[in-house]
Amino acid sequence: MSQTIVHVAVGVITRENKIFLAKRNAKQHQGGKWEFPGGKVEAGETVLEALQRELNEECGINPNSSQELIVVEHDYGDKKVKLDTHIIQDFDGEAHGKEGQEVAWVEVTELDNIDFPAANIAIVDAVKAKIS
Ligand SMILES: Nc1nc2c([nH]c(=O)n2[C@H]2C[C@H](O)[C@@H](COP(=O)(O)OP(=O)(O)OP(=O)(O)O)O2)c(=O)[nH]1
Ligand SMILES: [Mg+2]
Repeated sequence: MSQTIVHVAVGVITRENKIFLAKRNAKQHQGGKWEFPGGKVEAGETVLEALQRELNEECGINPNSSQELIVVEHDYGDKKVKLDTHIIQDFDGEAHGKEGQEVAWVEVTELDNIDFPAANIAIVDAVKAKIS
């Protein structure tokens, strides 16, 4: 049976060759893995509006600008996602785990050692190519 694709706005928040990561709650889809913060694009919202809203809700930052990085489609079997991924270098606020989630600033060179969902392999490759 065909599944609808869940459209997700994803933010690679970066500062001085480090990337801000958050840990997904154990009860969520792909729970316990690390992620780039973000969430579902809601009806009537643009990707950038969703990105602004999610990064504010989850990490307490407000992006001033962003650059498209990569769009990754992945089928987890139980769920199909389209990760519309943007780099954010210019933002207001101090990124933190606003929803109580574990967070970390990680060097780009360390990203290969992080336990991400499978769809993120392509994102990590794009980040490494862009930032070093
Ligand atoms: N945010 C984010 N989601 C990712 C990444 N990699 C990946 O496969 N996903 C998947 C997991 C989820 O199925 C989906 C994102 O949904 P989400 O659970 O973050 O959505 P949301 O913030 O709107 O959360 P919720 O209120 O529905 O729980 O995309 C990633 O790096 N960041
Ligand atoms: Mg989310």
